[in-house]
Amino acid sequence: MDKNKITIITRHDHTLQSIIDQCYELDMMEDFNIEGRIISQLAYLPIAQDSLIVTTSDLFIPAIKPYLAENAKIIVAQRCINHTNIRSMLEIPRGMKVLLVNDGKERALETIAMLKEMGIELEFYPYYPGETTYPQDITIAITPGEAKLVPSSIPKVIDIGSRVIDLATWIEIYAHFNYGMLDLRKLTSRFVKSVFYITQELSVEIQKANLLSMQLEVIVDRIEDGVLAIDEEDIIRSINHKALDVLHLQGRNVINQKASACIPAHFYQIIWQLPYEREEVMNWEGQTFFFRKTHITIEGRTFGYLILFRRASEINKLEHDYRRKLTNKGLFAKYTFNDLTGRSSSFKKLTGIAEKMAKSNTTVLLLGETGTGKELLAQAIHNASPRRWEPFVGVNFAAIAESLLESELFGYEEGSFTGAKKGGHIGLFEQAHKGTLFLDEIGDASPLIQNRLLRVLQEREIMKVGGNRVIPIDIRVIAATNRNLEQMVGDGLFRADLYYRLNVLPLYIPPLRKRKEDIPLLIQEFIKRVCHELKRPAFQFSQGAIEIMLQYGWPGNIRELENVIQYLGHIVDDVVLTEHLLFNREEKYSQVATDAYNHEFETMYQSYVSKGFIHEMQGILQTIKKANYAVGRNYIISQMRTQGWDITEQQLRYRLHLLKQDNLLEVGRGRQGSSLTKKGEEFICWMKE
Ligand SMILES: Nc1ncnc2c1ncn2[C@@H]1O[C@H](COP(=O)(O)OP(=O)(O)OP(=O)(O)O)[C@@H](O)[C@H]1O
Repeated sequence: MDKNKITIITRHDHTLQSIIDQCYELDMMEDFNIEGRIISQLAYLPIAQDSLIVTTSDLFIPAIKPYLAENAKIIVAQRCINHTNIRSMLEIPRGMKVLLVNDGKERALETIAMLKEMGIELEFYPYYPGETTYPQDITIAITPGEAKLVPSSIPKVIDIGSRVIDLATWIEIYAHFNYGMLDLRKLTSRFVKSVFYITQELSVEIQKANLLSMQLEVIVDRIEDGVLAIDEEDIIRSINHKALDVLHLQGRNVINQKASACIPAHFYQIIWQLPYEREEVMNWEGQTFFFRKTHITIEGRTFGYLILFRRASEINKLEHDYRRKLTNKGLFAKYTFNDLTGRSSSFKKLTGIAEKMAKSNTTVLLLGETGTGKELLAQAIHNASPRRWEPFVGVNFAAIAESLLESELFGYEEGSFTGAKKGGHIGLFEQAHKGTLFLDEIGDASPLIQNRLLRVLQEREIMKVGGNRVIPIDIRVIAATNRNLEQMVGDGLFRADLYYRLNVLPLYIPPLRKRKEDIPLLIQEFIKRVCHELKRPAFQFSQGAIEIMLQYGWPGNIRELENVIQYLGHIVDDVVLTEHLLFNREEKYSQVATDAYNHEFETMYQSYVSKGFIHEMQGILQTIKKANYAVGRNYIISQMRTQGWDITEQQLRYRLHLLKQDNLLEVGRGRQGSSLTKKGEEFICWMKE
């Protein structure tokens, strides 16, 4: 049987194309013989006599009438948006401003009305030829097949295609041909299928979105900061565990709730007032928090704001832990040449040479009395060298027990001795790989360690304790000592071959008494530091006091000068007078001094406690006090043994080093032994109290 004929007549080609596409999508070709014409084709493409005419506007009827049979039936189609094209529109965030572009004002408004009817919740602005104004922040245009009319400044264009024939018109067409109920059911089910197809697609999208949102939730929860996202309608969109904890909120049921109703009022007030894109410090429930507020922007449009916050104590702890790790490992060089104070010609000459040495890769040997700044200079050299981004590892040969030194320096393999850590241990040499190794107090290295060091410096490779693998290492060595190495070589106490390996670029740092010009500058520098530390106003030296400072011999060099200024920072109001300078006085250290030292003594005491040898320190100080004159190490060891303290020479050497560093002991002339300083005596009294 011949199928019923339909001729679809439109003005534009693209409209016709969309409707024909729709006919194929709905399988209309099964029921009808459909052909299409645009008005301009009618003159030369005749229409079959018995064809039903379907046109898209009654305005076209006068133009098409002359080409139709007398009794031809015309249906003016009602049109709707093609469902299959709306997906891309659904991806636009709700409420966003968009330009609706069509070829005339009515048609633009009509399309807007249709889209709204379909539930598309966007802020539409009609645009058509003749209309030139629209909000400049619009970035998306939607058009039913009129992409060519979209202003070129709009970056994103969504073409939803020309409108197609709606269901009511199709029913009218079926009725015209007297199709039965069965066919109508078929028709509606085809329509439903097309909608169902989008629903299916959307449901896959929704599943994907749900999965993504769950993944995001997990990620946001892993963030250590409190995270809170609030949209422009004050609705909480995201909140992580940390934020829930801080705000004492239960579960995630606050999501999608009004922020002002769920969040404690004071906290809400804080975040409301926060400036955008700036770190702010605020108090909440007696604790200090760091806050950051940021806009949430999608495609140029702001959808709300994000708050990140964290307790200041946690940040401080992180920083503290980080620094402690670096410092513990000794991997970090803090000082540069800019941190070295001095203007004397000898100092300038010294730093000039050191800067040149920094550029090379050769071993440097720093020689100089205690406290002259050898370690500072070693760090500055490292930081001015090509290795500055690599580790700076310091090892103090007076500080590490000999029994541990070898494993500390070279590391050990797992199971190499009882008590060895699982996984073994990486030694300081290996940690310094690519960087600088600072061998401090090298004159205190035992003969065994001297042997091992020599081998490493010759071979540039190490073998771990208990290991059989050779590990190549690339390090630059800077060694330092306050001992006379040359004489030690002569006395057979230091290996000559090691000495020559280390003594490639020797650098002698003169004692402070030989560069007095630096004293005023150093005084100024240390006053600045101590006043900053104690948060107190600056102070000055009287003429008399400065003269004494210049005359004094400074056996402890810059460290001693620094300690004197520290002390003065505690006891002087604004001018240092001669009587304040304890090394200039007979009676020394008054009660005032004790008060001033309280804080410092407490710190020292705690540091000895934490090292686990406060009682030994007390024993050493008491032994020296009892002797009442400068005593040598052997004397101290023997005296302590009679009191039940079993202490090795190495241990004693390290403890004496600390006591000297803290200015509790001083080394007698000619290095015959150690005696108590007045500060040391004060410390003993302080401990008794
Ligand atoms: N040129 C300088 N400018 C400022 N401060 C300095 C200078 N030289 C040394 N200091 C300070 O003096 C103190 C001692 O310095 P450092 O520890 O480097 O000396 P050292 O020679 O290595 O001592 P030791 O031989 O006892 O280990 C440090 O607090 C350091 O900051």
